[in-house]
Amino acid sequence: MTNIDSSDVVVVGAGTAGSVVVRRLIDAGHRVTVLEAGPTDGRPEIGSPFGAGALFASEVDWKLSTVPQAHANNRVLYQPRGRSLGGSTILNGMLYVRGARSDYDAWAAAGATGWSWREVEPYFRRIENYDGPGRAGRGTDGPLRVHHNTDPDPLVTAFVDAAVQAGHPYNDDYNAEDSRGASYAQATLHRGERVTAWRAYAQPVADSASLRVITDALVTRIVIENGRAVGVEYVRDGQRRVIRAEKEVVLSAGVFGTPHLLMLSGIGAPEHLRQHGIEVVRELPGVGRNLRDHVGSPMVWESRLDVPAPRMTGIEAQLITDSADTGTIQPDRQAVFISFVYSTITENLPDRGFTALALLLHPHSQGEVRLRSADPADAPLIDPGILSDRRDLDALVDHLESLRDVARQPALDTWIKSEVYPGPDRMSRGELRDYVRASVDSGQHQVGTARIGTDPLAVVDPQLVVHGVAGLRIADASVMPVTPAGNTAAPTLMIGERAADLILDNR
Ligand SMILES: Cc1cc2nc3c(=O)[nH]c(=O)nc-3n(C[C@H](O)[C@H](O)[C@H](O)COP(=O)(O)OP(=O)(O)OC[C@H]3O[C@@H](n4cnc5c(N)ncnc54)[C@H](O)[C@@H]3O)c2cc1C
Repeated sequence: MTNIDSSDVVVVGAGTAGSVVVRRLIDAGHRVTVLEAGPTDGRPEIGSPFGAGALFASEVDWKLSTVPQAHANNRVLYQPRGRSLGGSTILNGMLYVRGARSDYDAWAAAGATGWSWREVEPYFRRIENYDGPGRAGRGTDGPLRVHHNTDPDPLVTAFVDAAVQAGHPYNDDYNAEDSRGASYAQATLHRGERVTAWRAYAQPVADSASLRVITDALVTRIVIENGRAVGVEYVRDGQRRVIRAEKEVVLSAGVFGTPHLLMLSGIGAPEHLRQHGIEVVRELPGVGRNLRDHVGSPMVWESRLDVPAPRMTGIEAQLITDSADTGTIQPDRQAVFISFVYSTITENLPDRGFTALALLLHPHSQGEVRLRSADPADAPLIDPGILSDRRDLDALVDHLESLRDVARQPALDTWIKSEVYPGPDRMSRGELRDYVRASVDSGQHQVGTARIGTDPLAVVDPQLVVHGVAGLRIADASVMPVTPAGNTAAPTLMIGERAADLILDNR
């Protein structure tokens, strides 16, 4: 082992939350080292809102997949994850959604003290540099550009109008008071360019003498001495090295990377660790469990008219609604309007078409992340247990039926030539269930594998410190107790902001 050196704080992962932590700690005068497994963010596609497709399965994607999903026709689902400066914000859909206040109040009620809406809302404002209407309560001078679709094209307008004709309210700012209703999109987009977390937060301080950025560095283990995290071990250029953290280690390796590293470091369910010959350092049976995600199936229509070129990212509008399920936090449905054809089933797709992706925001199903082996280079096993709770199958069918109702409205008459998926031969609930099993996919909003709480299955306490391991904090999507009612980048950035405050003892 070579090159033992040190920093005040070592951050593992230069992704969404990691970028925020880096920036705030540098601003506060700390010496920070950030270790990123992937390369620098030089690929030109990263700057383009339409570049994600070219990045999937490339060297800046972790190229992960689930195990076969028994309730989705045994399909293996692809799980792209960013592997470069910016993490998953280099290839995500860029839709900016804070989530509903009811989500955070439920987190707090379940043991995440300090994470109620009233307490997290100021952090969302701190993130934002928002340019749209409805500015009350919105941040306008934060590091992250958030662009509102103020110039929607006629097709997108028709979708929003049809939703209103179907009885849903129009909402000019779903990130203000209440997220429900039909709205034009808000995206992390500035002058037509993708805004990544790294570029918004860390890039402006990249030249600071206090910051060391080490790319192409795969962290393999957290070094723990006498119950305290004192550094991390990583591999770079084939060499194993150690860096020490004088103050603390912050894990921001994401919903798969973080539980993977905890387990490789001997933190997890003892039986599972022993199976792989890993010495138990701290028994925490919740590590890797509680994997939650949004799940969705697309509605695809053939268009009568040419579809206008996207003015945002292709995701141009959304509809957030309540379902009749009394067992979930409301709102619990999102329909994302995409102005091109986006479908998991790829046969018979129209040349001209558009999509509404029906997503469940609080599915009942949950899964887990486990070790495949004790080799850090081996990807973990990912089993989201998609549709394993039958209520989710029925909820997606209900959701598709409600979108059919939107599609029947006069505002979309001039646009819809035919429904391609689920399609006219799938009208009964049984046929729609079959369609959901064949088409359902991850919403790519995985959370929860190192969740906040004080119960025996919680992994971090409300200050984000790993239970029983001093000096080790987690800041990324894995700490969310359950999925929020919206896409997960904004809540993850909020976690990064709050984590930095906790480290700096500002709270
Ligand atoms: C295809 C896709 C589309 C999405 N669309 C949207 C959307 O439209 N809107 C939205 O809000 N959210 C969206 N999301 C979700 C959102 O982007 C993520 O929830 C969020 O970015 C997760 O942030 P994170 O900090 O937890 O992890 P990440 O941003 O993934 O960061 C983790 C970082 O850690 C690094 N890392 C991991 N393991 C190691 C290791 N062992 N050593 C060193 N480094 C390591 C990774 O390379 C990565 O840089 C999407 C996600 C995907 C994948």
